[in-house]
Formats: sequence, C-alpha cells, structure tokens
Amino acid sequence: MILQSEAATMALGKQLADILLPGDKIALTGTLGAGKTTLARGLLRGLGFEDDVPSPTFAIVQQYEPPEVRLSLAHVDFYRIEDPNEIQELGLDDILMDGAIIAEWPDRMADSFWTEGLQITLEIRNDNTRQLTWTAGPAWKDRWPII
Ligand SMILES: Nc1ncnc2c1ncn2[C@@H]1O[C@H](COP(=O)(O)OP(=O)(O)OP(=O)(O)O)[C@@H](O)[C@H]1O
Repeated sequence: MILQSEAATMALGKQLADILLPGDKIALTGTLGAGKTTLARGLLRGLGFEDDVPSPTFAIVQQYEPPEVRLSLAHVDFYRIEDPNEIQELGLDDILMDGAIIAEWPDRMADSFWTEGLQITLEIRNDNTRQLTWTAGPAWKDRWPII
C-alpha cells in the first residue's frame, strides 16, 4: 500500500487503533525518517491520546495508560539496546497481559517474538511517498488489512 502523505500515515495509525486488542504486537521497520513514529502517533491519537507523542528513542519504552488511552500501549524503540539482557528488564510480557506494543527497530528482538504480530515495513519512495508492506500472524486474520 502507498501512503501519499504524513496525513495518510497518521490515518492508517488511527484505523489500526480501531482493531487493536490486548496482547497485540506491532513491529515497525524502516530507515530513519520512514514514518515509524508518525504511524505510532496516529495509533495513539486513535486510542484517544491527545497530547504530543515523543519519539521513544531516549526513554526506550514510553507507556500510555487509560484513561488517556482506551487500551494501554507501550511505544518502544529498541534502537539503543545493545545487550539482549536489557530487553528482559523492559517487562514487555507483563505489558502484553492487558495491553499492546508498537515497536521501532524490532530487529533487536528475536524473530520469534514477532511471528504472531503485525510486522510493518515502511520505505521512502523517490517521490517521497511511503510504501508499506506487511506480514501478519494468525491473530490478525480478519482484522488486517484494514484498507
Ligand atoms: N506517507 C508519508 N509521506 C510523506 N512524508 C511522510 C509520510 N509519513 C511520514 N512522513 C514524514 O516523514 C518524516 C519522518 O517521520 P517519522 O519521524 O515518523 O520517521 P521515523 O521513521 O520515526 O524516523 P526516525 O527513525 O528518525 O525516528 C516526518 O516529517 C513525517 O511528516
């Protein structure tokens, strides 16, 4: 699918919010500036979050909880993770018990962590629009694709 503008990336994130369930994992892959944070922003907006959404690069995990959002969501950026042991300390399994995860730079985690998830790749095209490709585990059957 082609995303023609920042607004289209945001809109897709908002649609994703409508189908999001506890335990969902969304992996966002793409080069710097591909639109990963924009998509996460749209998702958070769709979940009801009204404030600014910072890039989680510095915090690594940015947690959003009700009532600001309809479903708790961890916005994760694995970019700065170097030691796999650090990942265990993030408590992602606990978060997934009643919430969802959307993560940038997911390749820092084992592939097996994402096989049940929705794995999205964003690429910058020559005309500056974005190409989105995806794979999704069985949990996403009948929910995705949404447009
Ligand atoms: N579909 C689109 N078409 C054109 N520009 C877009 C599109 N989606 C997002 N952008 C723009 O791309 C820029 C980078 O977006 P964003 O910060 O979300 O990327 P990122 O992948 O999170 O980057 P980084 O890895 O550096 O954090 C922003 O200026 C945003 O407006």
